[in-house]
Amino acid sequence: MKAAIIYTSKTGNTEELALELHGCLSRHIPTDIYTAGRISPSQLNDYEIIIIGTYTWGMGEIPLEMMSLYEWIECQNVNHLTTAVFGTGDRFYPNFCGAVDKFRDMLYVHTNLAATLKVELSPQRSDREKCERFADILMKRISKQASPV
Ligand SMILES: Cc1cc2nc3c(=O)[nH]c(=O)nc-3n(C[C@H](O)[C@H](O)[C@H](O)COP(=O)(O)O)c2cc1C
Repeated sequence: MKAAIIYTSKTGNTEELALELHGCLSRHIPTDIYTAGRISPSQLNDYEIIIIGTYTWGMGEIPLEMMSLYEWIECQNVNHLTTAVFGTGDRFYPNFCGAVDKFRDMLYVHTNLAATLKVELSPQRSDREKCERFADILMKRISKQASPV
């Protein structure tokens, strides 16, 4: 079983978070990491777990470079995929991490959504624990699927 993190970042905050999560997840499961556009949606078929990372743009919008991934997942029959979504945003804006919310709602409908994580701007030391928890929740979901009771 393999996981892929696909993220986008303009000023580095979401990238920092993606790298932190990559470190946490790699301790549990082989995890590849890509920036948006470096993996074609069809290559996602190689993975059982997809983790999406995004900042928020406009007024609570998903960045343009993440839209093809969003639309691909929305149109495929991928309810076997386990997914998670994380992102950074700024509470100054009315829709804090609105792009994470939009992905979350779509992934909840179309996939086996396991976890979400929102961080304000650049991840702090205190966010490390949240990253560990995010990875643990994801792993628990996988093990539940592997051995249903
Ligand atoms: C034009 C603009 C619009 C933004 N809109 C939002 C928003 O609606 N909600 C939010 O939470 N953050 C918003 N942000 C803040 C960014 O999402 C935040 O700075 C984020 O950490 C950037 O991530 P990055 O460093 O990975 O690019 C906006 C930032 C800019 C410059």
